Amino acid sequence: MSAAVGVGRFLGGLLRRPLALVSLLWLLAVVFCSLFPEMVTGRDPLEQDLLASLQGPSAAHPLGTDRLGQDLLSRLVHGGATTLWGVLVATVVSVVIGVALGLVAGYLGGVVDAITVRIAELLFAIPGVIILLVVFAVFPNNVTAAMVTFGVLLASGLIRVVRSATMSVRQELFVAAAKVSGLSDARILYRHVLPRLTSLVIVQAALIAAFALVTQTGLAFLGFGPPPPQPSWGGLVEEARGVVVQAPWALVPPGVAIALTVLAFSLLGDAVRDTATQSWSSTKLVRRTAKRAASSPGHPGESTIPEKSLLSARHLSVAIPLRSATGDRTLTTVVDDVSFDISPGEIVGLVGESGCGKSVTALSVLGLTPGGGSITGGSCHFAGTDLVRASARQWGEVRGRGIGFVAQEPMVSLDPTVRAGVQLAEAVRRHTKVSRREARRRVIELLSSVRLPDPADVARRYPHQMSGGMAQRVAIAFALAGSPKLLIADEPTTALDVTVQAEILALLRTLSRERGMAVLMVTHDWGVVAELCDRAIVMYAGQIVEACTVDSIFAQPRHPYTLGLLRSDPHRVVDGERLPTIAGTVPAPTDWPAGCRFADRCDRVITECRRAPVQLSNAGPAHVARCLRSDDLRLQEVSA
Ligand SMILES: Nc1ncnc2c1ncn2[C@@H]1O[C@H](COP(=O)(O)OP(=O)(O)OP(=O)(O)O)[C@@H](O)[C@H]1O
Repeated sequence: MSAAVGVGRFLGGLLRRPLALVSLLWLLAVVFCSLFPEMVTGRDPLEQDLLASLQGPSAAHPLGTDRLGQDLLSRLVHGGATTLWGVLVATVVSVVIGVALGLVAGYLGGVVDAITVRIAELLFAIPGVIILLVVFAVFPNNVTAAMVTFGVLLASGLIRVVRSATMSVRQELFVAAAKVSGLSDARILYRHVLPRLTSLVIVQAALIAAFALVTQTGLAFLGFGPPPPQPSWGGLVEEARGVVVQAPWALVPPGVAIALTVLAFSLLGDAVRDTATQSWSSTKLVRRTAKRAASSPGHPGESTIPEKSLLSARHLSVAIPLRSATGDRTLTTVVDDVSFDISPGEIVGLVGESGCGKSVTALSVLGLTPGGGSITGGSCHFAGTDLVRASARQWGEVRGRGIGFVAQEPMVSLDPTVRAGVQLAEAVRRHTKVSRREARRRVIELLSSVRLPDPADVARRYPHQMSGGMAQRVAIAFALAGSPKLLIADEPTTALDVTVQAEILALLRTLSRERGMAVLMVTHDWGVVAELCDRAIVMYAGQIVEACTVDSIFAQPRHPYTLGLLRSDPHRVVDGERLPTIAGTVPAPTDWPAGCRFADRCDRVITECRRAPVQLSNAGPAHVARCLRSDDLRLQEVSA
């Protein structure tokens, strides 16, 4: 029903454009006349009357006659069928190949993408007209064979356009959310990616149709069409060319029909594009760079997985191709030797400034390493499954049912074109294989569980019809659809106002308690850590620099970076006092120093710190820190 409403609204917008309306009417008229020529004229297109040769328009022959006295109107409308058939064949072949290959290449990337791009380049490089002449030599006058070939050749442009658009849609958070919720790639492509490309494909199809019409009539003009005296628009132009001196009028009917039809295709394509752009921008979608969630530190050097651990990362390293100073893309480590555990029901906060590697760690745990990166070392086990080596089937089990994901920006983690209820029902059915009716009941239950007062009303809404807090609750409900044991939340409250933030935090705490669900909370807000978490992990420049219970981190931080972060916490600001800040910025992964990565910003730095990498060491019970001088901080007051 949502799709029908969306299509209805789109068509309404399209038909309000006069040029689109006229173009559509013209094309419908052409199709109608071609399908039912007898309803336009009762004359046989092959009936000759040599006494009425080369006549102008008259009551008997509204568009005049040709050299053999055949009725031009009748030949025009009968010829339309052959011409439009050729256009249809070329367009359908082109769209099917272009959309299928473009979607798969853009979505899967890697080798599939590389091969598809080469195929598209090859098709583009082949000289179309020569190939068509070869086809006509092999299949004389076979318009269908020629236009199938032409459609294949034309697909190269569409492959590239669809591929680029798919790549961009693939980056959207709702696709990541759908993946994490356990939907298969095929389902995501069909349900969430393809609908976003519909208007683009229609525009391209209209252009392909216009091009195919010009080519097809051109070939018929050259004699590569239906054999005379069978009518076709190109053939009619050729016949008129032979008598242009005696009867110039004969050129007008087929010429005008071809010109207006090509124009109508182009104008309609433009109108579809404009209408789509307008309705898209009216939803006020905000595209933001994906942000994500992640991990907690374990004990240094520990390589066995504690029995009670739900998620256990060991020496996890992640690399992304990044541009170096020379401008080349080099696979660069952005998360370096990260180890941590999360127990069932535990809430762990992952803290650090922007660019420290929190989101990359989290997304990598989910098998969604961003930026074309990959896990380059270590392991990550979730409830006994090795996620680094997991098969597609194992991922299907883990995502959604094992681990749920809530992104920072609720509006972009939900598909803007699908009603909340439909998205949720889809996720429920993916996990529980219940009937549609039962799924609808579960949707209402889920929406109630995230404390939405009128679940039925929310289920009917599109994301842009919701407030930020409401959308985030729906996104949480979406993540809960498979009753996950672990919820990874990437700064889920940052985009919300303070009151709503507090409500969402309270909700997450309640859900964790009610369901015994562990939560990995990526945040840079110490308030969130204090409010929600049992344990905190601090990351800096791709490494864990400190990890301990929340009580310890606030009472006795043992890394200068943690201390600096705590002192610069805006919650601690006292009226009239300047908030301390940590001088400098986080070094980029391409500039990590060999020794302590925090050394350049640290006010306790000693020569030793810069000599060699600093290891994590025990700093107390269940407390680790990566600092040579962590003992000096033992008695350091945060407020000092
Ligand atoms: N899609 C991407 N393409 C290229 N590099 C990326 C991509 N995503 C992250 N990175 C790089 O990886 C490093 C870690 O980024 P990450 O997003 O994990 O940091 P973060 O601590 O989560 O910061 P934020 O809080 O801003 O999300 C950064 O240096 C960043 O430039």
